Amino acid sequence: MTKILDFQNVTLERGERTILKNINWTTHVKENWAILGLNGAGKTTLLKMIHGDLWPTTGRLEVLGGVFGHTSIPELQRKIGWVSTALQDALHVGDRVEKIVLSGKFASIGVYEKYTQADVEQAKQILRQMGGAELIGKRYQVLSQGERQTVLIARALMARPQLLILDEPCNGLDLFARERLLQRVAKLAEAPDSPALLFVSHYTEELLPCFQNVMLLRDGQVIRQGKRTDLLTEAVLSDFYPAPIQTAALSEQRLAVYPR
Ligand SMILES: Nc1ncnc2c1ncn2[C@@H]1O[C@H](COP(=O)(O)OP(=O)(O)OP(=O)(O)O)[C@@H](O)[C@H]1O
Repeated sequence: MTKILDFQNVTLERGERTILKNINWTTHVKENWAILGLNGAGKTTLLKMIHGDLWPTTGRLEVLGGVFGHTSIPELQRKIGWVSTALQDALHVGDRVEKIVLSGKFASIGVYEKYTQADVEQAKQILRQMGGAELIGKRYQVLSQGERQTVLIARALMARPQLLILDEPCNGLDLFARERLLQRVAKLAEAPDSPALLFVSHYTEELLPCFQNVMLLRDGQVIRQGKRTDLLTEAVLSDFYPAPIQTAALSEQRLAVYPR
């Protein structure tokens, strides 16, 4: 099966600190992964590495068939969609929603390049597919946080990425907005042309069944990786977290974890 990511003994050092330690991790087309980790586990650093913003200090990293050191990073970045709340600060928030989505085609913040009516229609179509039809025509700055996240996912999809990174997309969402967003993600995952999804979170209950594979990251190290059914258990998570926990089974094979 075609590989999406291939980390072989990847380490990242900054000064005296080793931020990521001996990461060995391979993902393939049609696999959706979730990375679970507490604050400071190294999740963002790992994502920045996948996106070519940081390079391994040692080890070999291959992303979408390109080996770091032998591949064009700008070309690689065009194949990766990245949704994070940090991106919101950089957007032209006065733009209408469809223009924000359209900017994803050019991997730019605003739209500076020539676009066609077909591009605009495509942007609207993606918004509709993401359940955001009612957002068309609105200015981004008036949207709620949940609506903004939907727009950012649509924006990332505009470039038809092979890999879509969802970096803590539920941050700042209330209970119901979070469920709406997660259901949109689940629908996206079901689409035959969906990119491989990589979902990063602090919370087990956000890990939908469409994330068949899970990585548990702690202190820059992969503690466990594998099938969600094997890893999202009280026994495994009790070993993973640094303090006692209790779990509660939710619907759709989801699991909530609380400190004991
Ligand atoms: N450039 C850097 N120099 C030194 N330390 C760094 C650097 N970048 C990150 N770190 C440290 O590496 C660790 C991992 O950071 P990272 O932001 O990747 O964690 P995270 O899992 O994304 O955390 P959070 O969930 O809080 O966003 C942290 O302790 C952070 O302080």
